[in-house]
Amino acid sequence: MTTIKLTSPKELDQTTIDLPSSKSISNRLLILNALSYSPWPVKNLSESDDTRALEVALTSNASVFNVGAAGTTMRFLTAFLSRIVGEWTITGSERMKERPIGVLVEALRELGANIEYAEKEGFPPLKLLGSSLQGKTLELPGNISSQYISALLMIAPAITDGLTLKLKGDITSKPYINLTLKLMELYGVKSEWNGNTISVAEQPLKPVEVKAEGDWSAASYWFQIVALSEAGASVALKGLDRYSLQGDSAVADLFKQLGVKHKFSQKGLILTNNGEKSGSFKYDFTHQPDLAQTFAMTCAALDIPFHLTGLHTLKIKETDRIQALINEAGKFGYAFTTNDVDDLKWDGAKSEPRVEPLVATYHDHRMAMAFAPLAIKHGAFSIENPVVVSKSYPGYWDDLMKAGFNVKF
Ligand SMILES: O=C(O)C1=C[C@@H](OP(=O)(O)O)[C@@H](O)[C@H](O)C1
Ligand SMILES: C=C(OP(=O)(O)O)C(=O)O
Repeated sequence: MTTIKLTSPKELDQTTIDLPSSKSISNRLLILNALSYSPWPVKNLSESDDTRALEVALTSNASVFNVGAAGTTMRFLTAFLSRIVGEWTITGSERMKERPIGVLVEALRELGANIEYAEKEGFPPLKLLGSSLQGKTLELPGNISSQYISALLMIAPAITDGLTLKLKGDITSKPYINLTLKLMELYGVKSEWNGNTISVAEQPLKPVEVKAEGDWSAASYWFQIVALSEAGASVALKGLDRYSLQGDSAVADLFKQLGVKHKFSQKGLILTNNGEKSGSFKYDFTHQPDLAQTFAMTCAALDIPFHLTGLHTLKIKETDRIQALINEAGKFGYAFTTNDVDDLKWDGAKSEPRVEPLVATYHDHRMAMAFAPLAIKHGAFSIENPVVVSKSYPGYWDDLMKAGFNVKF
C-alpha cells in the first residue's frame, strides 16, 4: 500500500490553480454526444478515471465493460446500453458491487429492457440484452440517487414516446437533475419539470460543439485550504464558470461563514481568507452531498462545532462516508457523532490527536482530498493510497505542491 507524507507550507504560496474539468458534466456530454451522433469531441473533457471509463466504453468494440468505481459511468452506461442492440456486461470495483442499482434496472425493465444481475440481486455486475425501448410514465423513488433519474432522462428523447418520471418521496441531489436537463437543452431537447414530475418527449438530439466547465466540487478543497490558512492567504482558481450549472458552486457562498471571501477577476476566482469565521456551522447537504466531507474537516480544523444534515446518500457512495469521516477524524482527536441515518455532528469535543496519523482513504477520492488540508493545522501526517484522487482530480497532489505543500511519495 503506498502512502504519502504531507507537510504544509509556513505560508500558502499565492498561486494560480488550473482546476480539473467536471466529471459530472463530462460524463453527461459524452452520453449526449453519443446519442446525438456528434462529430465533435467534447472540449475540456475531464481526465478523471470516471470519465476515461465512460469514454473507453463508448468508443471500444468490447462487450464487457469495467467501470471501476465510477457511479455515474455505471448508471449512465446501463441506461445507454439497454437500448443498443447487443449483449453487454457492465461490472466495476468491489465497492461498485455494493452500490445499489435496482431502482434503475426496474425502471428500464418496465420500458422493455432485458437486464439480469450477474451476481447479487439489485447490484452490479449486470448483463444486458439491448433492444429498442418503449417509453411510458414511470414511478420511481427520488431519494436514493439522482443518477438513476439523470440516466433515464438522457435516453428519454431517443426512446419511442419519450418518458415521464414521477418521483416519489423527497428528491435528492436536485441540482444534478437540473444539470442533466440543462445540458440536454444544449442539444435542442425540451423537457418539463413540475413538482415531482419530469417529462421528456421523443425528439431528435441535435449535435453541437460543447465544452465542459471546471469542477466546483474540486474547487471546494481550495476554499478549505484558504480557510485553514492565515488571514490574508489567497489563491486564484482558473476554469470555473461564474454562472455554473453545478450545484456545488454553492460552496462559494457557504465558505463566507468560514472566513473565505471570493471574487471573480481576469485571473480567475480569487479566494482570500478574511479571518471572519462564524461560531458554529449548520447546513443540509441533500443537494450538495459531495461537499459534506470538505465542510466537516474544515469546521473541525477551525474549531467550529457543526451539524451537517441531509447525508442519507453518503452511505452508498465510494464508501460509507459518514463512518469513514468518524473513523479518520478520530485520529486527529475530533469526536464526531451521527444518528446513523443522515447526519454528522461535532460539539467541539476533542481528545489527544495521534502523533503523525495515517489517514485511510477507503477508495474514496474525497477522503484523501478533504483530509490533506489538515496538514496546515496539524503538522505532518500521512495518507494511504493517495492515487484515489484520480477518480475526479488526478492533478491534486501536483497542485498542492504548487501551493507550497511538501508531498512526499
Ligand atoms: O449525477 C452526478 O454527476 C452525480 C450525482 C450525485 O450522486 P447522487 O445523486 O447519487 O447523490 C453526486 O454525489 C455524484 O458525485 C455525481
Ligand atoms: C459520489 C461520487 O461519485 P459517483 O457516485 O459518480 O461514483 C463523487 O464523486 O463524490
